[in-house]
Amino acid sequence: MHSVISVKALNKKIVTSSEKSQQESLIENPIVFETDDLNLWYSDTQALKNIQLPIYEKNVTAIIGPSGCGKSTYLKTLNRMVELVPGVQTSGTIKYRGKNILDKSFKVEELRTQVGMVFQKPNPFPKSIYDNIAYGPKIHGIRNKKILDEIVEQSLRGAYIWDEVKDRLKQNAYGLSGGQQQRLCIARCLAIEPDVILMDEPTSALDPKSTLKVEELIQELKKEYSIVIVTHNMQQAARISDYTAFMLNGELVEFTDTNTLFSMPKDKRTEDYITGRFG
Ligand SMILES: Nc1ncnc2c1ncn2[C@@H]1O[C@H](COP(=O)(O)OP(=O)(O)OP(=O)(O)O)[C@@H](O)[C@H]1O
Repeated sequence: MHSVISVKALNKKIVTSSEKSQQESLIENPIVFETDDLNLWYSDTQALKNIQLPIYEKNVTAIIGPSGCGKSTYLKTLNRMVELVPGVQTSGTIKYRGKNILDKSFKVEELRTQVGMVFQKPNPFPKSIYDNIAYGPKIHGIRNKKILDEIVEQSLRGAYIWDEVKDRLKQNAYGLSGGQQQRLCIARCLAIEPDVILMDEPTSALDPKSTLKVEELIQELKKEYSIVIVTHNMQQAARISDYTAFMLNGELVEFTDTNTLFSMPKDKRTEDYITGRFG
């Protein structure tokens, strides 16, 4: 369900967000992902149509739009996870740091070490809190206990959950609350030192308090990482993102800085959506 919010309410949110940080981050950051003329089909269903979209470094880019418009599909093309679905076909290019990730020669393993993902429902492994974080680094060949200890602590600190779990690292991650599990999953993502973090509705399963914590965390993380977040929640997009892309029926209708998109949308369809006239 989309919340119906007035432009006035949205404007209020935007004005209260930090204009300073908006200005700082919106100036000429390098492009991390550049998507050009991207089309994607699930067998006969075309889910993405001629998508052209830059993702800027150390910014938060929100993808919004009604259910089924292709938000998650777009996100999953950025780490090529979408290929796990049988019958998927793509055309066009997605350049990551200048290299086309859709090229057959591009190593998907390399991409996955640079691009981490956080899902809608927290999905910790059925392991201890420690092992959840150490898992990725171990796969990448780190065996030294002292180094692993450091990575675990730094990652948990980075996701603002260290103080809550430092005395129970050997306990099963399933014993954490939903909000803690989601921050643990973010910490797990940080442990592989990614360049980009993709988030697919990361707060939709969380209560308001945990949502706030994750939103604050995202604001901190963007100092080090480039973040792309799919969200159904327009207030959230307005609060935490620097850029917003509005999608509809597989098309990118509008992409601009978040302030402009919510206060002066160019396209009538964007205006109708953000004012709650449809979706
Ligand atoms: N695995 C799949 N197989 C076939 N079609 C799919 C698959 N996943 C998504 N689709 C279709 O692709 C289109 C885009 O779906 P997608 O999940 O990307 O939308 P979304 O905007 O993320 O939706 P929601 O907000 O409901 O999560 C929809 O028509 C959907 O039915």
